[in-house]
Amino acid sequence: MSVSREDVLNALKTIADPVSGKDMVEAGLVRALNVEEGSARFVMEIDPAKAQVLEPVRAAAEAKLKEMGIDKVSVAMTAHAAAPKAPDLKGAAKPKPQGPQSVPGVARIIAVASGKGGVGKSTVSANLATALAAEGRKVGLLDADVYGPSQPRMLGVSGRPASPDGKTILPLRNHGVTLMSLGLMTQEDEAVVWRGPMLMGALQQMLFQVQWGALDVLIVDLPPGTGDVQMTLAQKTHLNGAIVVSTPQDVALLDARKGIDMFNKLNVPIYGLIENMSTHICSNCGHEEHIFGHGGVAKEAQKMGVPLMGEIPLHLDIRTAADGGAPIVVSAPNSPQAQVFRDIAKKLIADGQA
Ligand SMILES: Nc1ncnc2c1ncn2[C@@H]1O[C@H](COP(=O)(O)OP(=O)(O)OP(=O)(O)O)[C@@H](O)[C@H]1O
Repeated sequence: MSVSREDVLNALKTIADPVSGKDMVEAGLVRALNVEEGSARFVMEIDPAKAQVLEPVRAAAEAKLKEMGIDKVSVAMTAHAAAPKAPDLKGAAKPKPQGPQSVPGVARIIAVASGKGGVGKSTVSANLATALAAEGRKVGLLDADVYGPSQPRMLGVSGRPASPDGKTILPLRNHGVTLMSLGLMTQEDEAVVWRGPMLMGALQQMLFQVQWGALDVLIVDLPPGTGDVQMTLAQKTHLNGAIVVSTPQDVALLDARKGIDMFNKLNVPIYGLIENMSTHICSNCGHEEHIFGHGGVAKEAQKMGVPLMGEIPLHLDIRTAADGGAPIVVSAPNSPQAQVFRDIAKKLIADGQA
């Protein structure tokens, strides 16, 4: 039996917050909730002075969700907005106005989203970013996938970004792409994320305190799903458009639809859908087969009236290139696999979207 986001919220509402006397959801302790098949994760935003009092709440929430049959439960506690700032950004955070703001120097922001994890959103983001850079665009990539930042590995970047003035962060650069990722502030094998500063505050710092320089386009690799991170980003900054990645499977498509609904509600234009792992091409013999079905995304795109931007094959070289730190667009730019990404990038530029 699959457990929905609402089931999880209802279960969490049975747990009291001893500080406010409200239930933990009403008390605003549950942030960035993400519920997927067999897993639930969220961040508890707390005043660090209350950490001891709230630890039993965290433990009770974890136990409750496990009782419901959710195998993987992860609840991370982070410091409240009013808490001391991130150690490497001391003195940096100034109160920000509430409405959406543009990021200085950044002409356009495109979000790459997926309803479901593991469909290849990060692979698509890395390849699109490098393909746009190859076309001469000034490109930034913000890895906002707080649950599993993978862009540093995919773009072959490591080391912690410097903050010479203690206020702004210098991003890193490789393959013509300026990169900032939560993964660069944590160890690659660290389990959850960001301990310390408030998660949403951290994302805002990534947007507004990173010295992006002049960019034609900033690609934001979002976490999977339709959680608070997506909402926060859409509300805090001007997202020019969103690209939704899906595999052709029904379950992935169902979730992609939810993602599209969310962007519609947030008034973010959908640039299109990308079908990933569309066709498997055997790296030995070139034989093609449709492991996850075929054409599902095209049909869905038509139904929803959004463009199908491309169909990316499931090919070993795409994975090994990404794992090796040079996306296929960089490591084999003339391969047919790279060509699909390059065509999407060219179309985005031709349409004035990137
Ligand atoms: N078209 C493809 N062909 C071969 N392998 C692929 C393809 N797309 C993605 N992969 C591989 O599938 C795995 C998952 O991809 P990726 O990390 O991009 O997904 P994701 O949607 O960003 O996942 P999550 O959001 O859960 O981090 C990676 O190992 C990646 O190399």
